[in-house]
Amino acid sequence: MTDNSPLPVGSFTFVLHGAGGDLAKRKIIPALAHLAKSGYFAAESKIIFAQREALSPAEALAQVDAFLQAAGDEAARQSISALLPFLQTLQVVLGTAQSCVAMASAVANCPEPVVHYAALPSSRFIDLINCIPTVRDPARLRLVLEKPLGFNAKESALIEEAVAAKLDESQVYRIDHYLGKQAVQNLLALRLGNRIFEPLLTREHVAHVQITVAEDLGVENRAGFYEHAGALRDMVQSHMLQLLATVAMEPPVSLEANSLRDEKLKVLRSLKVPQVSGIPEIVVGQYCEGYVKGQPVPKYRDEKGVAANSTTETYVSFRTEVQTWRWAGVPFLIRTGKRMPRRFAEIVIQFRDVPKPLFEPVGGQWVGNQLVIHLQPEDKLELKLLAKTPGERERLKPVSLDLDFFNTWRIPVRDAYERLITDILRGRLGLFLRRDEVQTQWQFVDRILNDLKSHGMEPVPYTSGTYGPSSATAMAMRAGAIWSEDGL
Ligand SMILES: NC(=O)C1=CN([C@@H]2O[C@H](COP(=O)(O)OP(=O)(O)OC[C@H]3O[C@@H](n4cnc5c(N)ncnc54)[C@H](OP(=O)(O)O)[C@@H]3O)[C@@H](O)[C@H]2O)C=CC1
Ligand SMILES: O=C1O[C@H](COP(=O)(O)O)[C@@H](O)[C@H](O)[C@H]1O
Repeated sequence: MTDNSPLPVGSFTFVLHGAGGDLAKRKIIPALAHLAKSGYFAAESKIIFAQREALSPAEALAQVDAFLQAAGDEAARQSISALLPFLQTLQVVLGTAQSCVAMASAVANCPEPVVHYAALPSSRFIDLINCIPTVRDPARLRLVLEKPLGFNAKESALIEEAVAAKLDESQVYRIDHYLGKQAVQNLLALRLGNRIFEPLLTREHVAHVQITVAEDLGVENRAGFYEHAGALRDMVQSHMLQLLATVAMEPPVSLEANSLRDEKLKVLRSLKVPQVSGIPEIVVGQYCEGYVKGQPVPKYRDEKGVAANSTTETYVSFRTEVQTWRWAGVPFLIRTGKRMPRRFAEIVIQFRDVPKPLFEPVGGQWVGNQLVIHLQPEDKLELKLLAKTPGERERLKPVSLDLDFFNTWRIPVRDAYERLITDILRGRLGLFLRRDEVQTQWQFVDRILNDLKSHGMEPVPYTSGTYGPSSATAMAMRAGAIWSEDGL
């Protein structure tokens, strides 16, 4: 058993903007509460829930509790009262003149650093930034921005200009919560802490790479956001491209934030935009009625807040390439969608076949080696090898070498938001995105969206509870791949 508890930090002030919103109640407040319960916060630290409704700390926590109860998150409910000793509330309606005055007086004489966490729609980011003083010192002021930053490269650039007018880059924490997942950090350790895998991760040895984030949930109560976003802006622009960059980047010179970001940026800049015309390298889909985990679910267009003729994509898969000497020509297949049969996320690295087969194929078909990085629900690595079956025949069968991180360390995996919050409080930027990464990700997604629009490509319906439109299977096969549906 290894100790996984974070080390305490000095005092701070954490202003949570949008404290009444879905993300705050579901993820950020439970993460803060768990840290508070673990004794991580110095006694004089302050947590300020900023929200439009005027509430006392006890009332605000009662609302969070009701939300968590409805969500069935009993574990989080056990912790939230640990926030009370640190908690203040503040009524803020961003965009009004009084909001800046209220914020300034709420944080006056509070411990520094003051962290402003924007769990807000990105349309409100500039209103918040306008209220922040120009203090170019990360020891005094930090800003956390949730994804997506705007809805395209242009909007994102406007937000970034407002940020840069007030703060230095070292004060800005752009969240991609996938980087807070332990499995992603294990991926870095696998690649950069071991000698054996890195030399094999090249075009000479890898046939293709698949990255899947499948969700069983539908749009839930987020149609207001999702209708404008869709899977490309919601998932690809952030999580999927960051996973791709982490798996494909060159080893950085150090683990310092800018070294990692420099290498990821090179990958992001070298991505091939999937072809929409001719033989398409992209499939977009939208879920219709079906069954997920045995329960009937409605079609996307019947969800609350969704237009009856919505053309928002709830699924996307595409083929891209990392156009570098290491990876040129290797298909990278990216897939994400809602209302899939189950929730799983994984990266599959499929190795090429041996140059000359000497053994009998398994079941008449060759199955090459695979390295599978399971991100969720389990955090584990799996190396699929071929071993000789007992007996006289020279026949091979696939076997798996598993490294299950939970069973190895026997400690619960910390939630991604807990890890990210501790890094923010410590001033560690390595798991957050730099401005140029976000901008490059937007340019890639904008190009795809423009191409889809100019070719009139609309989402293909797929049955809820399946892995998306069948055309995605054909698209993968053209890249020599079969989509993995293991998802353990
Ligand atoms: N929910 C999720 O799963 C995820 C969300 N995100 C990102 O997190 C951010 C928040 O998302 P989410 O919580 O879902 O959104 P919600 O709409 O649930 O919450 C947004 C919050 O912003 C507040 N707000 C809106 N306008 C103002 C204003 N003028 N002044 C002050 N507060 C305002 C709302 O206040 P009020 O309560 O008064 O309406 C609400 O509490 C977004 O950037 C989103 O993209 C990122 C990843 C996942
Ligand atoms: O950022 C987002 O991520 C979630 C999926 O996150 P996970 O940690 O549960 O895999 C997704 O549901 C949401 O639409 C998106 O905004």
